[in-house]
Amino acid sequence: MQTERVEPFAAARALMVMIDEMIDGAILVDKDARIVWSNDKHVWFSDQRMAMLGFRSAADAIGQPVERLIPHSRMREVVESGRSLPLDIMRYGEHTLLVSRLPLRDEGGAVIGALAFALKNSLTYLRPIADRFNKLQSRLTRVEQELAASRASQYTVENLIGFSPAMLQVKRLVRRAGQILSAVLLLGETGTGKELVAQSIHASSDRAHRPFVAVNTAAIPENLLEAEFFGVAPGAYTGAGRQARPGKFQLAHGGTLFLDEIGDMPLPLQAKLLRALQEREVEPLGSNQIVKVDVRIIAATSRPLADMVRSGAFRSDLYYRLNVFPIQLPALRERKDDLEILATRFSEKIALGLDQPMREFTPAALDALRHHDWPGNVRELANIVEQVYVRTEGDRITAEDFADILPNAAIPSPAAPDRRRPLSTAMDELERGLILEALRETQGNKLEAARNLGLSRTNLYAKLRKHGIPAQPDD
Ligand SMILES: Nc1ncnc2c1ncn2[C@@H]1O[C@H](COP(=O)(O)OP(=O)(O)OP(=O)(O)O)[C@@H](O)[C@H]1O
Repeated sequence: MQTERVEPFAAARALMVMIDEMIDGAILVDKDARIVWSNDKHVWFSDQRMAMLGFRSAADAIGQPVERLIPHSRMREVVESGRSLPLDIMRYGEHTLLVSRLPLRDEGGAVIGALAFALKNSLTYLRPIADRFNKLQSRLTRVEQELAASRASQYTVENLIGFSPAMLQVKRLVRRAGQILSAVLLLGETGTGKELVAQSIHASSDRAHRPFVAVNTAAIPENLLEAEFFGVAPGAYTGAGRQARPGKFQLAHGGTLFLDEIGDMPLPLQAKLLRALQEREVEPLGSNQIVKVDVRIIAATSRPLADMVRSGAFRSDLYYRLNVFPIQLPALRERKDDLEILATRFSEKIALGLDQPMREFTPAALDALRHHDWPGNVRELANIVEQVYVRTEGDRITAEDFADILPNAAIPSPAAPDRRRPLSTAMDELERGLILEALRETQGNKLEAARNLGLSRTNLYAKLRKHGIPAQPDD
């Protein structure tokens, strides 16, 4: 039996034996990718694997499917396609091998098997290639690790600044949410720290070392949302590319998916999201294959979601699915006790970033901050402190420093500064104030705010960035 199968390979085998001296590994397979011959150096079969299979020498491997000995072998690919793989670098255990694979054909041109040679990087002339490969391989590993780390969340509950009763309650709920796997719904005005809280929940959960992936529904054009969430199959549409593109669900597999501005999600996509959450599977665009996903969901909105359910703008079934563990984040004006510590921490951080000495706040400056309404909440405060550093000088931050920056804050009158300022500054202040007002009126709904201000959504986002209103990565 065995002789019959081996017979057509007599010439090839004789050749292999001859060049055996020159090479480190050689193997011959038949058209079913079964081993016909192998030299005894077995660089690609580890001794461990041989022992596991009960083989004492390469001769014992004859007749075995090649993958039994070399799990990653590509010989089957060669016999099935009839195409050679003349130059391939592979890793087998601790060895890096340069492998050449060629199909063997009979006189009629039919593939009858394949042979492969392996050169170990002990050969000096191969060292440059192998070294380069090893370098690229380790760079790839490092980039992969960095990518995983960048997807991990950056903040923990310790980064949540504030000791007001409302903030202490939020911290308690964050710790509790970290111990369970249920969906969490974060409610609160813009800039109250919803993303920070989402990251803290992830960081205190047992998924902390898995990815934290955030997706901002409001910042993605409607026609791209589905692809962004569920991914795209190769060639799904013109220009989709030949490679599959994973969606945020796949990227967050094993970790947490943060769905920001969930209230801005169009109704048809709400239905698809609900299905993904219920079935724990997604169907990439243009594919008919289902991908299983394991993600923990944290959703957030600055819109009155319960009212939207009543008016039919948000699906009630999705709302109940997301609203398992709601956390309401207090507006900054409702926790003014925290203003001082927040402002001081931002001052420290900004000074460090600008490489300047840290400036403390005078009591009057703190008073001015307390008089402001903070429609942009903590984000607005951080931005205001930064503006003071950039626009004013002095050892301490005084109430007057806010004159041009916080137009509505009550600046004590005796110290009222010279209000003359360039038109461009006054216009900027006016624009900023109008945007913040529109955001408050629409409870943070940027689409609606843009409409009320007569701006396109993209234009509003550009202005938000300019004024430092929402400074999220997705924006
Ligand atoms: N309690 C807090 N302690 C420290 N920093 C905070 C706190 N709350 C918010 N911040 C900071 O304020 C900024 C805005 O926070 P975040 O992006 O989490 O708000 P958000 O509620 O998600 O806003 P939006 O609704 O506009 O998306 C961030 O820089 C964040 O680090």
